[in-house]
Amino acid sequence: MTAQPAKLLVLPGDGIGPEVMREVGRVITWLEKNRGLAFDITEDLVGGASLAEYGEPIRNEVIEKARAADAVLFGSVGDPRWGHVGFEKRPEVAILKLRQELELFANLRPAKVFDALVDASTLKPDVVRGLDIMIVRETVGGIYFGDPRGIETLPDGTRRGINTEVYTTPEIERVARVAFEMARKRSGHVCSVEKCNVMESGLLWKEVVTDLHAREFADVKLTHMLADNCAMQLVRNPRQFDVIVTGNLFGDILSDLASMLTGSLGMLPSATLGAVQSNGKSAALYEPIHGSAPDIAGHGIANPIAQILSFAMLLRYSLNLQEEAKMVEEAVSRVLESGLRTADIMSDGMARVGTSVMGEAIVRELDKLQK
Ligand SMILES: NC(=O)c1ccc[n+]([C@@H]2O[C@H](COP(=O)([O-])OP(=O)(O)OC[C@H]3O[C@@H](n4cnc5c(N)ncnc54)[C@H](O)[C@@H]3O)[C@@H](O)[C@H]2O)c1
Ligand SMILES: CC(C)[C@H](C(=O)O)[C@@H](O)C(=O)O
Ligand SMILES: [Mg+2]
Repeated sequence: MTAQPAKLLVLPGDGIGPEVMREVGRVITWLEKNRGLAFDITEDLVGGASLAEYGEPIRNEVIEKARAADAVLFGSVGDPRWGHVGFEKRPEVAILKLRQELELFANLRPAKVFDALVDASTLKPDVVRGLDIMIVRETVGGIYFGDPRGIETLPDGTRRGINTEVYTTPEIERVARVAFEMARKRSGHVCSVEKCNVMESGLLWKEVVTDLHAREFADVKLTHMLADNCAMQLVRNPRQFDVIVTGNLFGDILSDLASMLTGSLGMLPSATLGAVQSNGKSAALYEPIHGSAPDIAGHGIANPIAQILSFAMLLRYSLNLQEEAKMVEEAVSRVLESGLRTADIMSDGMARVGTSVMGEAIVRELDKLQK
C-alpha cells in the first residue's frame, strides 16, 4: 500500500444500509490495527437520509467528494417515506447520479456460491456447488437514461409514460471490453445478452460485441443469448455461464435472479468501475446489489455479507490489497462453515444470528487467519 492513507468516501444511505455498513466498520478497524493499513474515511448522507437533512437525494458536494476519493463504498438508498417528493427527487437518484457523473459504466456483479451455502440456494446443491459467474452490467446507458422520457398527457386526457433504450457504439464497446478482459482471467467465455429480436439497441449491441471480439478478443469464446432465455438458462443450468455482459436493465434483473443461486440477495457484492476522469483518477464504487430492504430495516437481522464482500472487492480492485481481500473473503467463508446464518440464509441445524453477531464473527475469523 502507498504511504498515503487510502481516501474512502462512505455513503451508508437508507434502511439496512447503515446497519450493514457498521459491520464493514469493524473490518476496517481490524485492518488498521492488525495489518498496518491506514484509511482516510469521510462519511456523508445520500438517499432519503440526505433528503431529510438537505432536501435533495445527493448534494453536488458529495459527488465532488466521490470524484476526489480513491474509492466510494455505498450502502443502499430507497425509503418509502419519500414516495411523495416527485420523480427527480426520489432517494434512488443518488446512486443513478453518482454512476452517471463519475461515468461508472461497468458494474461487476459476481455470483459465487460458498460451499457452506449450497443448501441455501434455490437450486439443487449439485447444480450450484462451486458456481462462479460474473455479470458485467452496463450502468450509465440504456433505458435508465435514454431520451425521450417522462409522463405526458395527451389531448384526450390519456397519460403516457415514456422511456427510451439508447446505446451508442462506444458505450457498448467499452463495457464489452471489460467483459472480454475479465474472461481472459477466468475460464475464457463471454455470453452477450440482449433482445436483438425486438430491439434495435439490442441488434447494435450484438453487432458491436461481435466486431470487437473478432478484432481484439478472438482467443475468448463468445456466445449470444436473448435475455428472456438467459433468465431461464440461469435457473436451468447456470454452469454454462462464466462472464455475462449485458445492458443496464437486463443486468439489474439477471443479477437479482443470480443472487438466489448463491442463497440470498444479501450475499451479492458489486464493483462499478469507471472511465478515467479529468482529475486523472479512475472512479470506482462498491455496493451490494440489494436495496435498503425497508421490510427488515431496524430489526438488526440484515445479512451484512454482501456489504463486507463489496469492501473486499474495493481492497482488490481499487487498493490492490490482494492478500487482505482474500483474507476477508476467507473469513466470510469460515464463518459460514461454522454454521452461523442470518435469517435470509438460514437452514436446518444452523445457528441464527443477527447483523452485528455476523460482523463480529467475521472479525474473529480474521483474527485467527492473522495468527
Ligand atoms: N443500490 C441501491 O441502493 C438499491 C438497490 C436495489 C433496490 N434499492 C431500493 O431499495 C428499496 C427496496 O427495494 P426492494 O424491496 O425491491 O429490494 P431490496 O433489495 O431492498 O429487498 C428485496 C428483498 O430482499 C431482502 N434483502 C435485501 N437485502 C438483504 C440483506 N442484506 N439481508 C437480508 N435480506 C435482504 C429484503 O428484506 C426484501 O425482502 C427501493 O426503494 C429500491 O429502489 C436500492
Ligand atoms: C436503486 C436502483 C436505481 C438500482 C438500479 O436499478 O440500478 C438497483 O436496483 C441496483 O441494482 O443497483
Ligand atoms: Mg437492482
